[in-house]
Amino acid sequence: MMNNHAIQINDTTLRDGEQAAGIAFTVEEKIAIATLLDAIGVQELEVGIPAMGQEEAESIKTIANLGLNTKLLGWNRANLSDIQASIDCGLERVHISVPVSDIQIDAKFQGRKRLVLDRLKDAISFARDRGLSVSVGGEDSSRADESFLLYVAYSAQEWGAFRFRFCDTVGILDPISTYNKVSRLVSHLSIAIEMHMHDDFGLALANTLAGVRAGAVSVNTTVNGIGERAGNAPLEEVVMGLKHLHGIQTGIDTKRLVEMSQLVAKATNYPVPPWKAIVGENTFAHESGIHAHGVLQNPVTYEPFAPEDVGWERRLVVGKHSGRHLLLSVLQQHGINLGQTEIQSVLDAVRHQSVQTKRSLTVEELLSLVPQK
Ligand SMILES: CC(=O)SCCNC(=O)CCNC(=O)[C@H](O)C(C)(C)COP(=O)(O)OP(=O)(O)OC[C@H]1O[C@@H](n2cnc3c(N)ncnc32)[C@H](O)[C@@H]1OP(=O)(O)O
Ligand SMILES: O=C(O)CCC(=O)C(=O)O
Repeated sequence: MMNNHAIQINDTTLRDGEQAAGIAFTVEEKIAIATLLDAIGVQELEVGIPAMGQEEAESIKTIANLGLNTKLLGWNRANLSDIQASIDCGLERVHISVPVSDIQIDAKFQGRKRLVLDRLKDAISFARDRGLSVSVGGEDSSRADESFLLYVAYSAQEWGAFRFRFCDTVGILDPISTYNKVSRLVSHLSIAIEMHMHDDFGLALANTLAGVRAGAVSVNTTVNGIGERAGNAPLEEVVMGLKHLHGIQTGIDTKRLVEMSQLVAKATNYPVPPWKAIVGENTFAHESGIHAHGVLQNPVTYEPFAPEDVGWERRLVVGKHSGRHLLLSVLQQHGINLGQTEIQSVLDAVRHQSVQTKRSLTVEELLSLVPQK
């Protein structure tokens, strides 16, 4: 266990989350998502990209006028016009992103690193002169030359940024490489480091936690992990991972995480897979005989934490892999007591029906398999 220290969540469901191919929120959905994120205690929201145009800017303005407790941040390129668009939305915090890897700088700035730095300096100074708080992001930090990355981050600090975002833009790090790279930044900088991890190899959560271990104090998340390509570190996984694996409280009301997930799933039109960590509907469902037997004795046997902790309920499901103890328990709840031979024949019938229907059975279906006396 680590010592408790404050980790703040900067949720980017409304920015990187919405960048997922095929996702587009209405302004009403954005308001509902921002309002619930605020209500559950998320400390900061990246609400969008004001430079996208009038309609997007109007929706950001609307969120800025809601009077939420959470801090709001607009995402910007290192362009003065992008930052002016953020100011026009009423935002007091801006995030300014610059590419830092050779791959990205070649594609966007024709390899001119000096130009990247000049544009960043001008953008920070434009924003600071107008009283804005500035966070800086190193796009593709994970593939950047480490000395150049440190130089950019250090320069951002010197020019007045309050935070540097370490981005694993294409999700190619593992926890050990993340730890090493983030430790280096933390040891050389006095400003906060923020993690922004993508899930291309399924390691966004692991890498986020590794970054926190290395000293990062702010974390980007998206609800259900939505976002570019394979998505981002999921809010629900980061919050519960910090809480249960590292003993770090985030101040977020975990009991509303399932509600949060369901709101975003509806707005995206993409259902959450049943086996999705923390918020999938199977996360507290037990069908297998050995598991159900254990859970009936003590839920801790097969649950890492109580379902109520995230707003779920435990479900005992009768299906192909069930055993006698589970069936006896369900039947007893309906006033039916069977002997060993009878329960075995019901179990055989359950297995057969489950294979035929390719699903678990409802309680009514189970009851219909009980021999009439
Ligand atoms: C890793 C990330 O997720 S970064 C965030 C990515 N998010 C998005 O792209 C979603 C929203 N984007 C948009 O709506 C549009 O791309 C806009 C409004 C930002 C820009 O639109 P357009 O003017 O049509 O440009 P387009 O998207 O085709 O190209 C991007 C331009 O930004 C430049 N650019 C890219 N990153 C940066 C940066 N960090 N700082 C400055 N300029 C940048 C590119 O070089 C290119 O410049 P060019 O037009 O001079 O060639
Ligand atoms: O904020 C930045 O600098 C870029 C963020 C991002 O979306 C990414 O790198 O994947």
